[in-house]
Amino acid sequence: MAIELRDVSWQREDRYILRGIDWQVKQGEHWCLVGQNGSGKTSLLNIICGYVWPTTGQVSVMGQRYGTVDLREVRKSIGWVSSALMARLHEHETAQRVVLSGREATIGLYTAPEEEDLQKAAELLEMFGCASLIHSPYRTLSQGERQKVLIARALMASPRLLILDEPCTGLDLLAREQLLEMIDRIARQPDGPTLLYVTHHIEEILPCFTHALLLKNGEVDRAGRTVDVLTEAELSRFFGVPIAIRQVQGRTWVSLAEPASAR
Ligand SMILES: Nc1ncnc2c1ncn2[C@@H]1O[C@H](COP(=O)(O)OP(=O)(O)OP(=O)(O)O)[C@@H](O)[C@H]1O
Repeated sequence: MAIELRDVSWQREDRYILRGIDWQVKQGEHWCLVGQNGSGKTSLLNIICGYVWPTTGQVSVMGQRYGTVDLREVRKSIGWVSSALMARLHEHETAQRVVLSGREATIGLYTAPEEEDLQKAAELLEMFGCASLIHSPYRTLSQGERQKVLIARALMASPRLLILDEPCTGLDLLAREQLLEMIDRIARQPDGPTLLYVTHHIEEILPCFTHALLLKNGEVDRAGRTVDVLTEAELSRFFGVPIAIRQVQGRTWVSLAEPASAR
């Protein structure tokens, strides 16, 4: 099992930020996590990565039960790409050094890279179509290029679980579609990581995402196979407005079934 949460709750003062979360992600599945602002997605990711300890419940990642294992070791098997990470990186570092720093998941590079690391970093940048940027300072990269470099950085450590937290934020249409193509390639690698894709935008959910979890007010609203979850009935119930969907190339495009002003 890649992720196993049993009755996980997280309480701050009088308020439950997360409540009664039961969730199992099997190896070979790829999940998307959808929830509105403040629904608890980041809190859930913090619990999965062991940065926040739940008030109640059990957490296991890659079969390792939290509380019985060294979290630093478990975290080596998890890659987490987020805007918070992007903000922490040293902007003067080159794309190559940012990717290389993923091996030890450090901010900055503190040991001389081995030849095989240099080769792997070059291969990853090549895979993401960023080979020509290898010596470019991170600060000069476009938002789309930065996201690709960050995903390459996460892959440097060969994670078993890769969390992509709203990776398409700030990307134009073409840059978004290019990034999604890359994510699709990662998902299709036979020995690649289990993916957990967090988004507000249903149309970003690629056919490779086999399962979906809808999070609402800190609780699992619905979790299951993507085809069963991303339906008009489920999404209308989830968003609390009538939703119309359209399937294009295996992706679900969502719009309001009636104008917002009509409500
Ligand atoms: N350390 C904390 N102490 C108290 N409340 C918190 C803490 N962290 C998060 N919250 C609250 O928990 C709720 C869920 O926050 P969280 O960041 O997990 O939501 P989210 O789904 O990731 O939102 P967004 O999509 O806007 O990033 C919010 O109301 C937030 O204010």
